[in-house]
Amino acid sequence: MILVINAGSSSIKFAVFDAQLVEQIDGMAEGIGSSPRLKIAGQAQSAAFADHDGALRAILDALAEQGWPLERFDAAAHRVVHGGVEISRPVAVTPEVIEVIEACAELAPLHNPNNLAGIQTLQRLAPDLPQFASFDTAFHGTNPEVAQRYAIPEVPETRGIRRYGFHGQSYAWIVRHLPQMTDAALPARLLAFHLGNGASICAIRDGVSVATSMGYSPTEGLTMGTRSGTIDPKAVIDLVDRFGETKRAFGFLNDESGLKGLSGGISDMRALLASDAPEAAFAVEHFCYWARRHAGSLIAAMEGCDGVVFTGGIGENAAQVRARILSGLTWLGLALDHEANARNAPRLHATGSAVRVWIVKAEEERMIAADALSLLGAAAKKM
Ligand SMILES: Nc1ncnc2c1ncn2[C@@H]1O[C@H](COP(=O)(O)OP(=O)(O)O)[C@@H](O)[C@H]1O
Ligand SMILES: CC(=O)OP(=O)(O)O
Ligand SMILES: [Mg+2]
Repeated sequence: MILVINAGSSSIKFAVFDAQLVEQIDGMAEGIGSSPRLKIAGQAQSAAFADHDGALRAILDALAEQGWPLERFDAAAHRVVHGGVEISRPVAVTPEVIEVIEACAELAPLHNPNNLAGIQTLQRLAPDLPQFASFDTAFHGTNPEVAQRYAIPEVPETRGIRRYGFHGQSYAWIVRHLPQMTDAALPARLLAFHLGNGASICAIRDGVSVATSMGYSPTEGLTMGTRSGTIDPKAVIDLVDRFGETKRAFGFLNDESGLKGLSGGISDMRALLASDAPEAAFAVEHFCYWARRHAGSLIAAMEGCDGVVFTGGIGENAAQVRARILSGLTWLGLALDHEANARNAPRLHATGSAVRVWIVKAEEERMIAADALSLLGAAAKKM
């Protein structure tokens, strides 16, 4: 039995899988830092946690209560967002791996520290439990050099400064699952929107990532819950000067910006859609407009588009956001079935649409469990 921990910026999702990848139980702690909620096996639980560490403890307690104490697990597998140039393939957690995750923490301050805290909490509570890590960046290793490089010289100062891309487990799951779900071949040029608290888009050509909107860090690209997305480098440098400290300026771009910064404090899309404040409406408009603009860039990178997928908390649930993004992409010959969209049906395209459109429920946890199982299998073969 494998316990999977997926610490996102505002949530911790968890799931238990057996060796055949059959899910045994799952749930999530969400609204970390805003309005904490805990769900396990489809049931809401009362929960009070202020941060990721508290959320993980609440999850472990809830699992134990449901008959899943830590002793039942053969391994734990974690999502880790950034492994830099050093690590992108799935690995067994060792002291060296922990060092790399720590070293990359300043690049992904909303993720790596929480990913690491999850690993270390389990190390403390269950020192003998084997642990594995899967990195968000792995899926984008297929991007051509021209997509990975920023136009800066190769000098010692620029070591490791390149575009990595994130949300890789989510995109890998779409590639694996969409053909089964639709009983058809994967669209040759697939545009995948992962829209959650963090948000990115990926151009997937013949099943592999060829371009993605996130870059050196998960701050680049789309307008996000609390992240600015792409911003002129001179503006970044001026912010560092004005805040007087790099960390504060980067914190401002990561924690105070995006939907939260535009709306005057609300990062949660559900809350924004429910609000009638003009600032909230503008924040949603900004999100949809920039998602569409970045989509245009990715469509150009893969020379067209045959299919679109939405995933992530917003992508799966916010019909209005999907409709607004797609209303700017009708020039592709894409026609939305508005009624299907309103009820979050998996198939969203109207009959006759030149582009097929689907919702795929994000299952990063299943991909992380699959990685851990193959590493465990490899270890067993060696013995
Ligand atoms: N029913 C809904 N309608 C609109 N937005 C939703 C809905 N459910 C979840 N969301 C939004 O999804 C986002 C969280 O997505 P999620 O993928 O869980 O985040 P994370 O990046 O932390 O993994 C939040 O903005 C939340 O408001
Ligand atoms: C990489 C990233 O932004 O992840 P999340 O959407 O889970 O915050
Ligand atoms: Mg997520």
